[in-house]
Amino acid sequence: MLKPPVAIVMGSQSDWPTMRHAAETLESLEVEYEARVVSAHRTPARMVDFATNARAEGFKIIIAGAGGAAHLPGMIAAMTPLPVFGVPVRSKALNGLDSLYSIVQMPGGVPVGTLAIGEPGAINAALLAAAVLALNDDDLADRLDAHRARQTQSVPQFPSDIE
Ligand SMILES: Nc1c(C(=O)O)ncn1[C@@H]1O[C@H](COP(=O)(O)O)[C@@H](O)[C@H]1O
Repeated sequence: MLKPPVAIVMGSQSDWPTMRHAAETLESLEVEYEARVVSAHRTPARMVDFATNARAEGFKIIIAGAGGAAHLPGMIAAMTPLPVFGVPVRSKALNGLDSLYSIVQMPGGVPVGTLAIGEPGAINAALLAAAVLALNDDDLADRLDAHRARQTQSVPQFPSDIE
């Protein structure tokens, strides 16, 4: 059985409130995914197993979220040819700046596509993953267009005092 096209991995269960926004965005676009907790620090063998087998298992894109010393996306990128999108999870001590810098500053040669800190980054990682998959899937491209159109429709022309 081939895996779904998108893997969402995160360093800790505590990242799920952020990363579930990626999951929900994929669901809204009818893109299948599998979510897993994998940590470079706490479960290194699980991470190696996941990253080295991800392509053979059928995954096409990996979304990796982590906070603090966020080595997970980069370490996974080092062990797979699949595109990796990194989501810096907001940390308590440094508000996610540590996560962002850890993920974005990869050495040349091993890319991680780094998104914004927190929920917007998780949503955009999913939209980016869907856009890549849509290159070979016209129905998904249509669903992405519809998503954009709904978003545009939902923006009011004028501000309102009603919250
Ligand atoms: N950055 C990493 C990695 C990793 O990069 O492998 N593993 C866990 N973590 C992060 O530690 C933070 C605190 O985790 P806990 O809440 O479990 O203490 C989480 O944001 C997680 O992503």
